[in-house]
Amino acid sequence: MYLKNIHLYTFRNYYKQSVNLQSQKTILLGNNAQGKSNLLEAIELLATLKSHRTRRDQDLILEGEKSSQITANVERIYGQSELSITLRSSGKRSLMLNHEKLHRHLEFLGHINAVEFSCLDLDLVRGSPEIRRIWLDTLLIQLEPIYAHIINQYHKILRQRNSLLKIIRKQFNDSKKSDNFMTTISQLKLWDEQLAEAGTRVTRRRNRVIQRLVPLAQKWHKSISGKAELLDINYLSNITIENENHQTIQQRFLEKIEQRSIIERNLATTVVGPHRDDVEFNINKNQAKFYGSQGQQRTLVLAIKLAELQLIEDVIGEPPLLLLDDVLAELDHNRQKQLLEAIQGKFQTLITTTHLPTFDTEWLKSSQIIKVERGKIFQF
Ligand SMILES: Nc1ncnc2c1ncn2[C@@H]1O[C@H](COP(=O)(O)OP(=O)(O)OP(=O)(O)O)[C@@H](O)[C@H]1O
Repeated sequence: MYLKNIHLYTFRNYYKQSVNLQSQKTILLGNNAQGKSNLLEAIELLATLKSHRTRRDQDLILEGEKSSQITANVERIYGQSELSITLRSSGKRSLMLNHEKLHRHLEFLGHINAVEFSCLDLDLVRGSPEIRRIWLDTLLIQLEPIYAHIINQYHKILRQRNSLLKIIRKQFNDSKKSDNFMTTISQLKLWDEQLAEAGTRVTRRRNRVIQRLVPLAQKWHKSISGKAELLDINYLSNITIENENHQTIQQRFLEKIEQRSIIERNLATTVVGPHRDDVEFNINKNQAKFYGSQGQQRTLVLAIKLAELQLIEDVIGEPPLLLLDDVLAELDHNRQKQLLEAIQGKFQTLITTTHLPTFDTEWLKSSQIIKVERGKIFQF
C-alpha cells in the first residue's frame, strides 16, 4: 500500500495544503505545535474515520471555518483509489471514493490501513481500560471493516438500555405497582436479548484478535528485550468465554445480566457487557501496568505495535502504513534499531520529529524530509 499524496483544506491549522509523498520514508520535521501530528491525524481519519485525539469534528476544522476536507490517493495491489472526507461543524460527514459519494461509512473503510505509534501509547499499558478497548476496536475495524457497524450497534443498544434503566428506577421510586412499570420491565427483557446478541459479537471478535496478536507480540517482545521474559496478553471479559461458541457466550451473557439485575436497577446503568472489559498485559506473570518498569512498558508497547503491523499485513495481504508520532526520541538506541530494522523498506512510514540528529544516517539518506511550519509544508 502506498499513500501517494494528501490534500488538506481548512483542516486543523492547515488552510490549503497538498503533500506529495515521494519516498517510502517521510520525515516530518518541525518545532512543537506546527502541524506535524495534525497531518498524521488526517491519515488516521482516512484509515479509521476516527481521531484518537478528539471525538468532535468541530475540533478538526480550522478555527473560524465551517467545514474541512481531506483527500488522498492511495495505490494498492488491486489499483489506485481516491478517498475524500468532508467534515462539518454540524458533525455531518460526507465520504467519497473515486469521486462517488458513499452512503455507508463501511464502504470507505479498508482502503487505507495504518498503525499509529505515538508517545501517548504508553497509556495502552498504564491508562484506563477504555484506552485499551478503543485500541482493540480500532485494530478490529482495520482488520474487518464490518466491525465498525457491530461496535456502533452495540453502543446504540447500550445507550437505549441505559435510558430504559433510568426510566425503570424513576417509575419504581414513583409507584411500584403501576402498569407502566410492568410494561417497562417487559421492554427491558427485549433489550437484554439485543444487548447479549450484539455484545457477544463484540466479545468474540475482541477475544479472537487478542489470540491472534499474542504469538506475534511474544516474538517481537523476546527479540527486543533480548531476555527470556515472557509476555502474555489476556482479554478480560466479564463473561466467561472458554469456548468460541456464539450461543454459549450469549447464554452466559443473559445469565450474568440476570445475576446483576438488582445492581443494574439501583445504579440505573448496564454493568454487564464488553463496554466494561479490559486487556491485561503480563510480563513473567506480573501485571505490566503495576510491576513493569518504564523500560519494560516501552518494550511491551513497541512489541504490540510491531505485532499489529504484522497482523494487519497478514490479514489484508499488504503492508499497512506506519505513523510514528514523536516516538523515536523516546526509545533507546537498541529499541530504535529494532524498530527501524523491522520497518526497513517494507512499510511506508511517516515520522514526526523536532530535530534530525536522532536519526540513523542510512535512514536519513533514504528519506524524504518535509518541513512543517505554522500549518505550511515545505518539501525538499
Ligand atoms: N481546529 C484548529 N484550528 C486551528 N488551529 C488548530 C486547530 N487544531 C489544532 N490547531 C493548532 O495546531 C497546532 C498543533 O499541531 P500539532 O498537534 O500537529 O503539533 P506538532 O507539530 O505535532 O507538535 P508536537 O511536536 O508538539 O507534537 C497548534 O498550534 C494548534 O493551535
